[in-house]
Amino acid sequence: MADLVEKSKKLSAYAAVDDNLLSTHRVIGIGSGSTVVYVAERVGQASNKSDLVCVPTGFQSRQLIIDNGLRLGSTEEYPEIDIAFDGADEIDTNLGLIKGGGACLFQEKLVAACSKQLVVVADYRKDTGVLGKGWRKGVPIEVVPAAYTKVSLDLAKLGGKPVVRSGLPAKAGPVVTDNGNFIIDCDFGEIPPAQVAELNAKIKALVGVVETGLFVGLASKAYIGNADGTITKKTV
Ligand SMILES: O=C(CO)[C@H](O)[C@H](O)COP(=O)(O)O
Repeated sequence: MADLVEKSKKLSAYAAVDDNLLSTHRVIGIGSGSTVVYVAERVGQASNKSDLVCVPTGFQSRQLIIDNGLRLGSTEEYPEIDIAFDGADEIDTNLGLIKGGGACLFQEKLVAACSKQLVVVADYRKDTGVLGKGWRKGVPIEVVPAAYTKVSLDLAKLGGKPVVRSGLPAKAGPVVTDNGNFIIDCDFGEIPPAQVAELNAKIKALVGVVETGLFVGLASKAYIGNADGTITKKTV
């Protein structure tokens, strides 16, 4: 099973890069997570890799870029990115996403918002069609530390079940993001695709929220690696 999942991740990542990385592209966004490891590997094998600048979505992503001999850039230098590749925790029928399982959602959304296109890479477990159906840990929400109790109350009023993400067993106390903030995972049950944008807007409006892990209208393509070795390609 674990081997099958790993093969599916590699399959989706390699196919996504092979189909979408064009010789005209210069600035590439590289996301976070275990599937993106294969994206960075494949981009690192490109014949024109020395022409490329790669913009990371966090510490892990930065290391992937360096380890694959690629040139690092930042959104500060490159606010216009040709194409970004990133993983997802769950994908719905509109290519709405839950992201932030790795606590990198703010920089992931920043890079996605800077990119002309966002291509999602994922194994078959993520493609459930409805957010909150397979990913039962809740929507990751990055909050300013001083605001976590206030935002937790606000989220409960919106019908969610908020839990501050713990750093245990590696760290006592909350997970601290690459931006020095906390993550609240908030379970809203299944979120129908047509209601994701509205819920995202309500959470985003709460004072203390930096960003939500609901990605709406950002992904244009998804490559799903299937257990039988095939790839499902989705576009919106
Ligand atoms: O959003 C993310 C990190 O914040 C990741 O992209 C998401 O968790 C998917 O990771 P993986 O490819 O390991 O399943």
